[in-house]
Formats: sequence, C-alpha cells, structure tokens
Amino acid sequence: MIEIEGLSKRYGPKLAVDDVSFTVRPGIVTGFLGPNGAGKSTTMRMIMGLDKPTKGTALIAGKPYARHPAPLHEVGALLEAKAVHTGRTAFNHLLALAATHGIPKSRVREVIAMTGLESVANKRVGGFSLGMGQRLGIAAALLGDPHTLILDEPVNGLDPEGVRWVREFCRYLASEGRTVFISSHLMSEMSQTADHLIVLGRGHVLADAPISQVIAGATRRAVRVRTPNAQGLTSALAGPDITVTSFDDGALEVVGVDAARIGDTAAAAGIALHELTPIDASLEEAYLELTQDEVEYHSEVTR
Ligand SMILES: Nc1ncnc2c1ncn2[C@@H]1O[C@H](COP(=O)(O)OP(=O)(O)OP(=O)(O)O)[C@@H](O)[C@H]1O
Repeated sequence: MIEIEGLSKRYGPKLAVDDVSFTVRPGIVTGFLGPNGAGKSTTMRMIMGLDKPTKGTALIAGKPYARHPAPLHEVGALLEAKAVHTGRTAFNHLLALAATHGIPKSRVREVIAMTGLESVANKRVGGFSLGMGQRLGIAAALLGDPHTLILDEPVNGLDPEGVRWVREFCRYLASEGRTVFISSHLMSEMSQTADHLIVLGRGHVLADAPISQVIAGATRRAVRVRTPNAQGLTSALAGPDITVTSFDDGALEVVGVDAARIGDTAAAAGIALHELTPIDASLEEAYLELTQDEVEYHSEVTR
C-alpha cells in the first residue's frame, strides 16, 4: 500500500506537484496517468525517497522509503527506463545488485525466469533491445520480492509484443496480491492494464476512481439525430448546457441530453425522428477532455 498525503514539490518557481493525496491499494493495478510534465515522475521519485517533498508525506506500508530496514523487500521500482550501459551480462548485472542487498543467487535465477530472460541471461546488457532492457529493469525491481512495484512509463517505446508482456505481467503481479503502480501518458494503454486510475494534470489530482468510472465521467456523450424538422427539434430541445450542432449532411449532434429525452421531447412536439444514435467519445477523447486545461505545453497550430 502506498499512501500519499498533501504531497507537494517545488522546483524554484515551479510547483511540479501541488498538494496531492491518494492511496494505491494492493491486489490491483493502479495506473498513474497524465500528460507530459504533469508531475508523475516527480511523485514517484518522492515515494522512492529520491526527491525530498516540499510538503506532505509519501508512505510505503506505513513508513517513508528510507525508514524501511530492507527497502528492496518492500518496494521495487523501475524509474526513468533507460538502457543499462554495461559490459556485464544480464545475469551478472542482477547478481551484483543482489549481492549488495544480501539477496541469494537463487533469487537472481528466479527473476530471470519470471521475466523470460533465460535465453539472453548470458548476453551483454549493452546490446539489449529496449524490450529486453525493460524486462531486465523489471527483473531488478523484483529481486527483493517486494510487496509494492512502481514502474514509470514501463511500456514507453516498446513494440506491441513488449507492451503486451508488460501489461500481462503487471496483472499477474497484482493477482499475487502486490501493489502495482504504473505511470503512462497514454489512456489507451492504461485502459487495458489498470483497474484503478489516478489522473494527474499540472501537479493536481484530476481523478481517482475505478477506470470504468473515469471513462464514463470524462466521456462526452453526444447523440446523432436526423429529423425532417431540424429547426423545430432544435427549439424544442433548447435549454442550458444543451448544444445542437447541425452538419452538412442534415444530421444534428446533440450534447447535454440523452437519447431517451430527445425522443420524448420530439414525440411531445409531434416531430418525427429518422435517426437517434448515442455516440460515445473514444477513450483518448475522454482523457483529452479531462486533461485539456491541464496540459503544460499545448502544441501550437501552425498554418
Ligand atoms: N529536477 C527538476 N528541476 C526543475 N524542474 C523539474 C525537475 N524535475 C521535474 N521538473 C518539472 O516538474 C514538472 C513535472 O515533471 P515530471 O517529470 O514529474 O512530469 P511527468 O508527469 O512525469 O512527465 P513526463 O511524462 O514528461 O515524464 C515539469 O514541469 C518538469 O519540467
């Protein structure tokens, strides 16, 4: 379990993390989602004791990282995934890490098997593909058999097979009862991996809920309507927070009222309907809607 309470981090004039509170529970995968620069890595670094909070606390199993006598057994992390440039073999790289933490050689073999690295265990890490490097990073995070796993953008840059492996492995680790906390800036990725989502934007928590709820809450529900009396229907529907947009092909898109109410309103006004179709925004649109005001750098439209 990870408990974050009133956590803030200031870098000079920049408040990278602003009074953030949430809990990451065991047994499920919790996704940490937000646009670039939202403060995800900074939060994860504070949890791991690598950055000092300006305010607030980040506890793992009830204690700050540094207060755990054997932190590797409590939490394993893959932060800022980058290739390990070393001439060592994967096995020796893990063995060196294990030795400095009093972890037996048998555990090195175990994590190599768990992460599917057997065939490359005796190859030099320097020549690893990004996908193999990620597996190695995850193997290192698992060395101490920790209850909590923190992975920062674990699928960034991976091919589809690598993405699927990380996704399935995270779900497996959670099914063993571990706390699994993974960050991403892609909603589509999280929607297939996480059970619960914490969405961050400009250092603030924008959502903290089961994934289905976040999607439902952020989804802009529109209804496509066709009628021979578009003008009549538009006036009959008029109301605060209801927008009706007409398209060249004669269709109307209504936002702010559901299909049933549109049908009832049309029937009451004696207006025929030729189409009444609810349209859900895509996942990515739902996420963009949630974070649109919170993106640090909007891309400039150039003409
Ligand atoms: N060491 C630092 N010094 C100054 N500013 C920093 C430092 N680390 C992060 N920041 C700033 O804090 C903000 C949050 O950065 P952070 O890396 O935590 O975001 P993120 O959500 O992880 O984004 P990304 O997906 O791009 O890594 C950004 O504006 C970043 O520029």
